[in-house]
Amino acid sequence: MPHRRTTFSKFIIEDQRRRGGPDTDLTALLNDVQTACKFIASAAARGSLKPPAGQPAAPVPEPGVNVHGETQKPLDLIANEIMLRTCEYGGKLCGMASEEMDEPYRIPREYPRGRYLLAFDPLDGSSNVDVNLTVGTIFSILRAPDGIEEPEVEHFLQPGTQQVAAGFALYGPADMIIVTLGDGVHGFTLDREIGAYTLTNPDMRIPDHVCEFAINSSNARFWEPPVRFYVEECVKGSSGPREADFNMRWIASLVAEVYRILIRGGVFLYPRDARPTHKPGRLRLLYEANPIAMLVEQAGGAASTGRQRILDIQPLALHQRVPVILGSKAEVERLVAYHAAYDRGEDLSFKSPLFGTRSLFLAPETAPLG
Ligand SMILES: O=P(O)(O)OC[C@H]1O[C@](O)(COP(=O)(O)O)[C@@H](O)[C@@H]1O
Ligand SMILES: [Mg+2]
Ligand SMILES: [Mg+2]
Repeated sequence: MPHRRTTFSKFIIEDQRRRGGPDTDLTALLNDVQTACKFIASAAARGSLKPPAGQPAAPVPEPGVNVHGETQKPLDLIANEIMLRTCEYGGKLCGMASEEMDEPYRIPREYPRGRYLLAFDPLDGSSNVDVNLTVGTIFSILRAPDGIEEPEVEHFLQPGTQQVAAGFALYGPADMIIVTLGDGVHGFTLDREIGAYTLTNPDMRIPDHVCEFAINSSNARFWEPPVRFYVEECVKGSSGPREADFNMRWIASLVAEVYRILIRGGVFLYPRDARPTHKPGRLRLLYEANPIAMLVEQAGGAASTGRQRILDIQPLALHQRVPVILGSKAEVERLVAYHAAYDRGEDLSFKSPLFGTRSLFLAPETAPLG
């Protein structure tokens, strides 16, 4: 019965009603975000926007280098533009912040101001655009401090625990939105025939059973010892201390990795490493780590830097980077315990069968990072 299907809009209202009544501003804002995601899904479906041989290129924004020093792709800029244009006029926002903009975006004077702030990564995993793999959009909604007229950087510097809602869209074989308003995680799939996201994955829970880990192992030589040790354990499989075989995955698209973890369990790591550029981590706190951490925790998982719960971090800068370890709770806790042991300088090889036959922590080649 198609008309009995629950649309994103209906779900958002009912979800809030269960908890004391809908906030019409938040509902309208989330509806604008889902509209933007449909536009981006449509743009992403055109691939890397390269024209067929012999045909002129469609006009696209001129890519440059963003505040992180990364080369922007046309679709990064198109997705950014779509988010701005779709969410700026509804009167629910006080300002926006994006991976692709150095400073907070001010709502044009002709539009009314609202009481929310929106931080987003318009296109996550954008290195995958050229090779036609899953990419997405990540968003985080915060309350604007009372009485502010224009958004300043400091207004966005709120710990992830303050998020009102968070989610991501996936542009892949199926286009989806995964969202939390602080009471569970729910997945919606875009039905192109009716042009609506409909509820397909209510109450998503990260399975405890873990047989997959995701990390960019080309960085292995830069990892800290606890991460190196964890991965070594996994790779040893059923003949190692874990007594189980693991698969390794790396899509280079956070949204796709997190969706897999929501469905199948496992752990994702983009840890701190020895490179000066990666010591604070690779992923950005406000519009990548925080919204994803909120989703993961709401789905029964955990998200940590290895040393601190991500949602507890007090942000210091708009584009701050953090180490990210997230997924099935027991696995994240194991990694946190390894970091703690390493920081205490402990040689756990004698205390725990998990630590194998030699001390990784005290080996000369694994001295603490400076
Ligand atoms: O290039 P690497 O080291 O594989 O990093 C991949 C990671 O970088 C990201 O692509 C960063 O996101 P952006 O594409 O938004 O910059 C994540 O999605 C992904 O987890
Ligand atoms: Mg990203
Ligand atoms: Mg991006």
